[in-house]
Amino acid sequence: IDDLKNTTYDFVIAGAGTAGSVLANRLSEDGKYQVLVIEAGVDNANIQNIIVPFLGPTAVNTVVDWNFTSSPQVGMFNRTVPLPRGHVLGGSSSINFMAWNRGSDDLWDNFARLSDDSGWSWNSVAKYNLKVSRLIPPTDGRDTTGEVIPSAHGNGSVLTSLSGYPSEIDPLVSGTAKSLGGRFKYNEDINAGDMIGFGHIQSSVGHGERSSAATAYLVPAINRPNLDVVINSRALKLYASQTIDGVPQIDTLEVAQSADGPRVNVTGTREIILSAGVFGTPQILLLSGIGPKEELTKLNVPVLLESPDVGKHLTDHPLLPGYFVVDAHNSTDPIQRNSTLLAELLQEWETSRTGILVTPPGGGMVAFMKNPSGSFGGFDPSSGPRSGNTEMIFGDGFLPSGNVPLPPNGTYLTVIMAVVSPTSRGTFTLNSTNPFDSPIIDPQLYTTDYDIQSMIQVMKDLDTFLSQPAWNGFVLRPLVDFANDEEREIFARNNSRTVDHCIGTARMGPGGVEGGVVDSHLRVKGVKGLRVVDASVFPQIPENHPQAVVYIMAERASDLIKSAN
Ligand SMILES: Cc1cc2nc3c(=O)[nH]c(=O)nc-3n(C[C@H](O)[C@H](O)[C@H](O)COP(=O)(O)OP(=O)(O)OC[C@H]3O[C@@H](n4cnc5c(N)ncnc54)[C@H](O)[C@@H]3O)c2cc1C
Repeated sequence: IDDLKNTTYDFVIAGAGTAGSVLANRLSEDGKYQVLVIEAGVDNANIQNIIVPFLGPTAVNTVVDWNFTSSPQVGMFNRTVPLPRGHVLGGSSSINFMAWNRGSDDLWDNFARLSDDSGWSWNSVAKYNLKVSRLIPPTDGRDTTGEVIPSAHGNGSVLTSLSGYPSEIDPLVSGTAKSLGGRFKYNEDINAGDMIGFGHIQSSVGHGERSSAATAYLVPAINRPNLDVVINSRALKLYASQTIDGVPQIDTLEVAQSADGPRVNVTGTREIILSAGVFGTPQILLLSGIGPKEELTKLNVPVLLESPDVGKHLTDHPLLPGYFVVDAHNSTDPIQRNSTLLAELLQEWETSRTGILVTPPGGGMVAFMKNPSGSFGGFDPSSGPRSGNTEMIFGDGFLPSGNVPLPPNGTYLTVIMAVVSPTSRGTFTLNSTNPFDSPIIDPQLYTTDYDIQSMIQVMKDLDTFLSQPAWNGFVLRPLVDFANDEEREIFARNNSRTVDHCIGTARMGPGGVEGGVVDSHLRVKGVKGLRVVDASVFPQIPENHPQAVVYIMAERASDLIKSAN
C-alpha cells in the first residue's frame, strides 16, 4: 500500500475476489477510469493446490483461506462448522470446488421479482452469461454428444469443461437416470435453463487447470496503466467527507496491512464498491456505522446510516456425505492413502495435463431433484419448477467431510447430498470494533423442519436410486445403516456442514432500507457513492453452486456502473 503513487482514483474496489476481479477488468478496459483494488489476501500465482483441480480441496485451511468458523449450530447439536472463504486474488473462485451452474431461468426471474427489476430476469442477463464463460472440450478429447448442449454456452472469460477423466460411476448414474425417468430423469445439460435431473458436472476448469476470476479476469488486465491492485491489505472502514441534504457522500476507504500497522485513506471520487464477499462486505459496512442501530450502539459504533438488513438473511446449503462400500476398479481411494502414487500423478499432470488430477474430486455426475409433489403440504421455497430442492453429487472414492474418517482400506462411493432451497436464515454480527477480530457467523443450519426433512428425503431418494439393477455388484453396502428417519435425522445433524454457498448479508430489494441493503442497481440505500457487488446482495440463495451467478451479476453490475458514470 505504501507503493501507491497517489491515493485518489475514480473507483476503489474492496476485494479482488470473484465479483471484484470482474469489476476490475471491466471498469478499467476502456482506459477511461483510474481503478484501485484492495485485496486482503495473497497472490494466486504458482500455488499448486489452487491450480491442479484434483488438489482443490487441500487449499482450504491454508494461507489462501480466511478460515472462518461458525458459532455453535443449535440444529447440529451445537457443533461448529468450518466456513472457508478465499483469501487470495480471485477470492473464493480460487479455492472453490469448481462446479459450474449458471442457475435455472427461474432463479433469475425470481431475482427480478424480488428486486422489482426486470433487468435481472433470465432474458435480460442471458447476454452476460454468454460473456462469462466458454465451454471447451475435456482433456481426454472424447465425444461429449449427449453429455452437454454446446449451443447453450457462450464465448466468455472463464473456461469450463466436463470432467477430463470420467469415472466408472458416471455411466451407472446416467444409465440409472435414463431408465428410471420421472423424479430421477436424465438431464442432458443442467446449464441450459432447467436444472432438474441427473446430468454431467461442468467445472471451471480448462486444459486441466482451474479457471478462476484471477486467471480469467484479473491477470489479463493487470498490466493496464489505469488499474492498480494492492494485495495483503485490508479494507477497514468507509467515510463520508460530506453530507448533502442529509445523505452521506461516501468517498473514502481506510486500509491497513495489519492490526497495528499504519492506516491509509484512499479516495474513490466516483464510487467505492464493496466486493469483499458475504462476510467481508457486512463487516466493512458495520464497522463504518451502516447497519442495525441496536447492534451498532451496543458496540459504540457511531451510526452513519440505520440499515436493518446488514448481516441478516445469511443463508447456506447444508451438506451431508453418504458413504457406500463399493467394488471399484479405478477408485481415487488409493491416491489418498499413497503419497508415491500422488507424486506420480502430479508428474503426469505436469508433463501432459492428463490423468485424474485434471478433474476436481467429486466425480462427474450431479443431480438436482424436486421433493415429491404434495410433500410439505405443497410448500416449495425454490425459485420455480426448474430449480431443485435437493442435490446429489456422485463421488468416486471417499470424500472426507463431517465426522466420518477415511477408512484404512476398501473402496468407496461418496454421495454428497445437499438441501439447495433451505428456509433457515442466519446472521453475521461483529464481535468487536477491531477490524482484525473474527466476526460471529451463525448460519443457523437445520433450524427449520423443512430443511432437515428435505435432507432426510434426499437420503431416501439416494437409497431408491442405488437400489436399481445397474448398481448390483458395484455397491456392496452402505457404510452406515439407518433403521428409520429418526436415525437419519441424528446422522444428518451430527455429520452435516455447509456447501460453502453462503449469501444474503447485504441483500438487494425494492423500497427503503427495510426492503434490503442495496437497490436493484446494487447501490447502498441511504448513502451516495457506495455499491455492493458480490454474493452478499443475492435476495435468495440460488438452488445451485453459485459462482457463475456471481460472475453474471458482476458483469451486469459493471455495465450499470459504467452507464451511471
Ligand atoms: C471451499 C469452497 C468451495 C466452493 N465450491 C463451489 C463450487 O464448486 N461451485 C460454485 O459455484 N461455488 C462454490 N463455492 C462458492 C463460490 O465460490 C462463492 O459463492 C463465490 O466465489 C463468492 O464470490 P464473491 O465475489 O461474493 O466473494 P469472494 O470470491 O469470496 O471474494 C471476496 C474477496 O474479498 C476479499 N476480502 C474480504 N474482506 C476484505 C477486506 N476487508 N479488505 C480487502 N479484501 C477483502 C477476500 O479475500 C476475497 O478475495 C465455494 C466456496 C468455497 C469457499
